[in-house]
Amino acid sequence: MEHFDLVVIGSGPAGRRAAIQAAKLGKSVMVIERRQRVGGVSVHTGTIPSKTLRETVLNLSGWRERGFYGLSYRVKKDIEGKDLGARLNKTLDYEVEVLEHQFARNGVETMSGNARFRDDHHIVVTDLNGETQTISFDFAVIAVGTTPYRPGNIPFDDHTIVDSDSLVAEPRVPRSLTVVGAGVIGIEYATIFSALDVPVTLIEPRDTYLDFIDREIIEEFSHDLRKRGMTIRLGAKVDRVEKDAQGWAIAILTDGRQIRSDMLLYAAGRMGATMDLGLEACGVVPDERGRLKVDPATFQTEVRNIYAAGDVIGFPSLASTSMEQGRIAALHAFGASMPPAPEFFPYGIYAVPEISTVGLTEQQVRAQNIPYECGVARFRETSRGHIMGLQSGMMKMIVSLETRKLLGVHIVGEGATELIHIGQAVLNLGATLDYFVENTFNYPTLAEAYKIAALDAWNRMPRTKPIAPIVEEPEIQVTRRKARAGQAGA
Ligand SMILES: Cc1cc2nc3c(=O)[nH]c(=O)nc-3n(C[C@H](O)[C@H](O)[C@H](O)COP(=O)(O)OP(=O)(O)OC[C@H]3O[C@@H](n4cnc5c(N)ncnc54)[C@H](O)[C@@H]3O)c2cc1C
Ligand SMILES: NC(=O)c1ccc[n+]([C@@H]2O[C@H](COP(=O)([O-])OP(=O)(O)OC[C@H]3O[C@@H](n4cnc5c(N)ncnc54)[C@H](O)[C@@H]3O)[C@@H](O)[C@H]2O)c1
Repeated sequence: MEHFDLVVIGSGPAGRRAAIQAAKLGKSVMVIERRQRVGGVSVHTGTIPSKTLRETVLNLSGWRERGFYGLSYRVKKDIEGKDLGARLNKTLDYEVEVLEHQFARNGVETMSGNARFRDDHHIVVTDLNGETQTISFDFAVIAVGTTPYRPGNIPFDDHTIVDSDSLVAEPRVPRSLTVVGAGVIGIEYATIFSALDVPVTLIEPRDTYLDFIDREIIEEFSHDLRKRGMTIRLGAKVDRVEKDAQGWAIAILTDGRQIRSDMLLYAAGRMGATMDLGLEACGVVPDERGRLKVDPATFQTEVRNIYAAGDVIGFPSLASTSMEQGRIAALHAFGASMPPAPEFFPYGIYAVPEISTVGLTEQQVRAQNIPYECGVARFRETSRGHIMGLQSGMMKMIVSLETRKLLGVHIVGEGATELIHIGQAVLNLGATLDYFVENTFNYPTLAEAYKIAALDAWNRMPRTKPIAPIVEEPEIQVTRRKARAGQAGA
């Protein structure tokens, strides 16, 4: 029987980082993955496919150029499923190749098959042919992720009635689309297909959606979606879904209304993929949604040599945070020092338009009774925005009135998921709004929105910090400065 210092179940972001971190510490590592290829949900059905589809749609539809050339502008006239699929396959192949190479050069071994615990130090792996092999371990990281929630009253056929896995398995461009569930997945796909001019109806049982995002940003976002013809039905519950004689999907709401479409995407949450793990044999107990409880500092489960990381432990369920969790789990298992977790992490929603956020929302700041001021910048106020033909997009900055420290940054619009990292750095370094006011930004850039938003807040804030006094410069300094400007050719 083969023995490993660490066995990792699942090769998604959490498993991959746990494995490579342990290998860097000189440990023997085995990664077990039940899919044919490594990469996890992130590479095969989740993050990378959805972001690749988005990029393909924006490129082929000419979306980013429509501000200049009009709504009817297209780069490719008839966009079909095969156009979406071609780029998807290339990107995924490349991702897998890079990951396999990373494992190989770090000496991480991989095994294809379904992992099941025999006890808290042994795992049985069953491959596609049904053959089994038992391996033993000192430590294990459960990084099995999640699978889409598929309730019995939804007749999935993976062509007309799909979940987020089957949507990307064989992508097609439907004539119309109903999306059930306005979570991150539902919102991303609804807006991606809407950018292709597919009529989209979004159904959400609650009266609000994406509640963790600042409400002003959601108002701006919803306005954008409605303006381009998307139907958003909040407070609408789906009773059941059927297919009619012509093969259309019919969503029947509890109030009797019916919505007919060429495709229905059911995106009402996900379940921890722990069902086949044989957890009862090792003493780890999942909750009713298949998720595991861990110590948030170490990622240990109640069985101390077994860790869990990634989506299987629940919120925030991001590839970005999963990677860090996996790495911290491996560091802790082998007694290596762990970095303290930064206070704030960014959230990026790759809808069309993008939303990204870091820190506190205005609603959270109010709930905590923190005196605050907001600053807002509209992308159309920036020269870069004019050059790009942007007609929407905004940044909202929240600042403490007492300390002048940045409390949160919220962005909707082009480039939001990249821009947010400037705010993240300032926030996690505990800096104040003065950073944006006093520093020079490249021009023309969208990042200039930070300066505009900061000045907007600054103009309305009490002047606790004196404006730098104007000092008469001695003659010699002026001369030296002029000389330098001359050398630079100014
Ligand atoms: C449509 C969609 C879009 C997303 N977009 C983003 C995004 O833009 N940004 C972002 O940060 N996050 C995004 N996410 C979330 C992101 O994909 C997840 O947070 C991330 O994949 C979680 O990683 P993980 O390591 O927990 O495992 P996963 O990536 O879920 O992988 C787990 C792996 O474990 C394997 N496995 C399960 N059970 C067993 C077993 N018994 N034996 C062996 N192997 C097993 C599975 O086959 C799978 O390959 C998205 C998710 C979805 C579904
Ligand atoms: N850009 C990103 O970072 C990104 C993108 C996609 C997914 N993800 C991650 O994947 C996870 C799963 O996303 P998700 O959107 O599937 O789940 P979710 O739990 O975030 O959202 C599900 C939505 O469906 C609604 N819903 C619940 N039950 C319903 C029902 N019976 N009928 C209709 N609607 C119902 C919920 O109210 C909610 O709005 C998220 O936690 C997210 O972190 C991240």
